[in-house]
Amino acid sequence: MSELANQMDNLNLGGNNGNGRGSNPRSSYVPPHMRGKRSGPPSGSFDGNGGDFGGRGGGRGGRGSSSFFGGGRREGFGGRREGGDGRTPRGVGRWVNGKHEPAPKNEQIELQLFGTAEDPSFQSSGINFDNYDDIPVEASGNDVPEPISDFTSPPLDELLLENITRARFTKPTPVQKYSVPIIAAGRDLMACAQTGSGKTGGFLFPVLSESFANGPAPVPEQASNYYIKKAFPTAVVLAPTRELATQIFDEAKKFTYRSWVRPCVVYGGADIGSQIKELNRGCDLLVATPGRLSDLLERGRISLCNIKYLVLDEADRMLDMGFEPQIRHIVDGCDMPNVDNRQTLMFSATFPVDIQHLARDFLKDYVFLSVGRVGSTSENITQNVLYVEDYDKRSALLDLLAASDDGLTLIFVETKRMADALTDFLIMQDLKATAIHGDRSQGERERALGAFRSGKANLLVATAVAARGLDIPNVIHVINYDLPSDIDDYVHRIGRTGRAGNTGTATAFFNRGNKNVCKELVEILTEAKQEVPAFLTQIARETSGGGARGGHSSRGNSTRDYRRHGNGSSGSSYGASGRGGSSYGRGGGSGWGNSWGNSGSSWGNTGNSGSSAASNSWW
Ligand SMILES: Nc1ncnc2c1ncn2[C@@H]1O[C@H](COP(=O)(O)OP(=O)(O)OP(=O)(O)O)[C@@H](O)[C@H]1O
Repeated sequence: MSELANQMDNLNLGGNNGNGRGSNPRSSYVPPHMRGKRSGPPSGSFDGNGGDFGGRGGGRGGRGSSSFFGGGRREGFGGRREGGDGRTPRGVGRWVNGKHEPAPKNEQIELQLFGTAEDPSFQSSGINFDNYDDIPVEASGNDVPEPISDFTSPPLDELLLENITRARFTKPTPVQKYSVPIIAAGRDLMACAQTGSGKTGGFLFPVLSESFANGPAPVPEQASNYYIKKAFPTAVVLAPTRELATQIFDEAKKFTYRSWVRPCVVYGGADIGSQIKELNRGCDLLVATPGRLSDLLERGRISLCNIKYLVLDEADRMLDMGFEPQIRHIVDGCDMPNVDNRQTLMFSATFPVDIQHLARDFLKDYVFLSVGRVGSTSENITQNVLYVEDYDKRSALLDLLAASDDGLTLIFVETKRMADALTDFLIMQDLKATAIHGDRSQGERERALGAFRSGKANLLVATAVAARGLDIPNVIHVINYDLPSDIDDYVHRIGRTGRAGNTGTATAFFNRGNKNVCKELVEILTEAKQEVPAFLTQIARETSGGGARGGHSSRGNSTRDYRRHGNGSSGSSYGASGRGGSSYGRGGGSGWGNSWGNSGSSWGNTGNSGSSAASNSWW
């Protein structure tokens, strides 16, 4: 990065370049990577609208239902037990006479699911993985169970442990250390942990471990009388985007290997008929986007009456204005067991206080877990903020790309139109770019992501649709070409790099049009021990009360379990018994210091005050 920093220092990207507007990048600007090269048209191998690279789902992005998940294989369930041809499908175990019968090992499937240690398309933990041990963890609530320190059996199921080893995970991340015993103890959980720190395993491991040990819930009597086949999952994971749902499903396939648990995924924009076919072959763990799940519930293809575990991944996003009505319909308006008869688990890297407040409706006596300061960014990510006027952004981007190391770069813009326009521009510059946003078809989105994962296109221009949860190995640089208007979105976006202990770089183009996030950006940079440019401090000083989350101008409001630090009305007796409210990790009880600000002082608005992600339409 120092080389990059030097090169950036030599650029004149600021607003102090005279009128600057006279420069037309297309006609006069020669990007550094083209200087000294022949000029001419782009290679022509990409389409002008984001390109279609390679086959569907390159690398780990490969999708679709794998053949080894065909057929049902349990006893006692009306009509769909042993595989249709009488044989148990490869890699799929059974639950027989109250016992788990894992399937025989299969090398081919193992290679497909777990790859090899040398394969770069499988994320491996990085040099800073051990630093996670130093991150302070706070768990608050009644009688919080002790964390585990290693992956062992017990408490984890033996088969799950084997799959964890196959995935080359040698020790749990902090969120996993805590979530395993908390969920095993039957508790609800709201877990906040930094991006890329293993939250998916944080819910999959305990849910699967318990499921492997306890077997399926019996399907209700009337199920076999239904005119149509219905799936009766025991766990449902809700995620905000198709890509994230698919990714969670891929992870679930790894960790359910050889077990009786059959994962399925349903999301909008894809053929519902083939999803129904998959559901009919058995579905124990369902990963879904809310819209498609509602549709399938209405069609009577899924019953939630057997749900033991409800997981909301990116929970703050799932409960903001865009998704809350759908989530309420799924949770309260269908046949899901009520809050006392299921476990509800929420995970995210950010958890604004107003959304925490809203989340109470879905939880009972929950443990609030925060790993690192909630909403903070990982110190594995080097963050740079450059002052760039809008009209200079294209030139600045090309210079930045020319100075970047090899690897994948994710470029965030605010609108779908901008995503297409910028991708087109990059392709015209002979760069290998593609785009992902909500106006592209499902096939185009999958192909774009596949091309990016495989490196066929090393630049992905994205709207916020790619901001959350996506885990793509070798993303070395995230560029906020347009800064988001909500600082939490910034946290999620830059979290696409620097994952699992790897390092990464994030660069943001800032100008006075972004002054609403200035103060919070300064806080984020300071917390993560990053350099704060003087212009940012100056503008933050000029800007008063510039928070994006209506009324909450300081991140101090959205950083901790509001039950302990706010004056909300739930008022449970936390800390009264057991270890409620203890602090763990570095510095023991003092790990959090006194820097929490005026937590939760202004309640009342349980709605979504100012979230910019109010609907999906701008994705
Ligand atoms: N215990 C572990 N050891 C090594 N690698 C791990 C471990 N747990 C998870 N990982 C890897 O870390 C990466 C990030 O994990 P994951 O996607 O679950 O993060 P996350 O916290 O959900 O991130 P985000 O907030 O962006 O959704 C993944 O590639 C995953 O395979």
